[in-house]
Amino acid sequence: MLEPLLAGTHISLEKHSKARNKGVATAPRATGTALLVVPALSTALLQAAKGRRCDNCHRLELGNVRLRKCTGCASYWYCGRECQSLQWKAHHKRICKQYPRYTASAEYQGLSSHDQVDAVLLSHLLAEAFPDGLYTLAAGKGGLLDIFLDLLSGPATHPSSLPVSLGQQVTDPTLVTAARELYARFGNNNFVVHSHLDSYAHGVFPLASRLFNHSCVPNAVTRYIITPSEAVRMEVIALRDIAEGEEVTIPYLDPALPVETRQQALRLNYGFTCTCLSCRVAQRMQPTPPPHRGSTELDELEDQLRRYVLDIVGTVVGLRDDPGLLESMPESLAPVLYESYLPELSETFSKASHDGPHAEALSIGLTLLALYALVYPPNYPQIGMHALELAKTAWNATVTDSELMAPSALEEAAKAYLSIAAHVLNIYGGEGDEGGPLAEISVLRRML
Ligand SMILES: C[S@@+](CC[C@H](N)C(=O)[O-])C[C@H]1O[C@@H](n2cnc3c(N)ncnc32)[C@H](O)[C@@H]1O
Repeated sequence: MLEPLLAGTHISLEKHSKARNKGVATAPRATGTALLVVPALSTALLQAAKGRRCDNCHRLELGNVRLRKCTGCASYWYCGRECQSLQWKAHHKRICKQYPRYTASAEYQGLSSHDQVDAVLLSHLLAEAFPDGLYTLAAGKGGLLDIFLDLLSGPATHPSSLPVSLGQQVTDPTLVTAARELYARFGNNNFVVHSHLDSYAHGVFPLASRLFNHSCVPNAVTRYIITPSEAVRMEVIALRDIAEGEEVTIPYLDPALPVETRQQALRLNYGFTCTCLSCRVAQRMQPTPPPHRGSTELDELEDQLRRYVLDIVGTVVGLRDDPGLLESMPESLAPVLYESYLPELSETFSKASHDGPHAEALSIGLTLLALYALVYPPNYPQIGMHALELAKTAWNATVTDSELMAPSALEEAAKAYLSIAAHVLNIYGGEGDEGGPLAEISVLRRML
């Protein structure tokens, strides 16, 4: 079933001791390579994106792109006739009438916002999978529905938690069974779709779900490509060189979350205990709370962290090219892995970079960069996004806060952060809408 879809991908499906199967590279793959490119089988926009993006191809209403509302339900928006017609045939003609009533129902309103999007996604999928309302899989989807139904089901989905679906009135018992089978695979297989790393939809990508297991130190990540009148495309990008025979892994959640949060979410939503390097190190360290902000002890700890992870020469900062940093980190640094430390650092940086003082933003931001470079694998996009924020903060300081340090030193710092951002984000490449971080880097480069 999978072979034709894997042709030309350099990925094969192998046995895995705990996870049934794994996707393995059949040839060496270089950093930044797209290891898999697959269109979405089905998607549903988050509520915040409804009316702002085309429901079919996800383009934003911007410039020449104007969205038109479906006159039937007044709840789906399209950037043109082609998208409207494609989605009408795919599922909307079986959903349009019931949608307003369904989304106003107590049943739907009682769901969390995450489950509401999944309920609509299930409706799309069900309408596509069983177009006649009969329990016979639709043909012509390249076997993707079969692959979806062949996925492992998640532990969290209780059969009674099936959200009533609108495609067909789901009363036919065989169809209810089918809906349950589809829905049981949602929680641990579906993806959150993003543009510039900002979530805007949920999506079903069966082949990627079938192939890739989780690691908190993954060697690949997903990005999403929006093309007018086409289904959004997922690309799985190598974060580093991957050897022949090596398993390709992606993160199912943010690897910077505290280890206990990750472990619990992976157990509850995906049904496995993560034993990756990052989890093993964090569990071995048993982090205690760090000293309070403002104390000499915290200053010393943060200084040690920055010196351990970064190359700092004057105001010029670089990332150390050493993938073993996490594994061999000294025990004295353990408090930086404490659960509240990163969120507190990130919040303080955000506040200071917006409201000042810039000196505090630059100092905290540098510590946060060191922490990101420790807990994320090399070239992880969030490292680049944060380096870009730091470059903008240093640039703003040259304009608004010339007392802080010599403008030339601030410019030098901004250039160094920008070069980290460019390096990391060029590996990730552009995703989603036009503009975004790569465009911001070009603008800032011209100004510096
Ligand atoms: C998206 S699927 C991945 C593909 C799956 N291995 C298969 O053979 O179909 C997600 C499921 O794979 C398993 N899995 C993924 N990553 C794992 C890991 N690091 N350790 C153990 N099981 C894992 C869990 O059962 C999880 O619910």
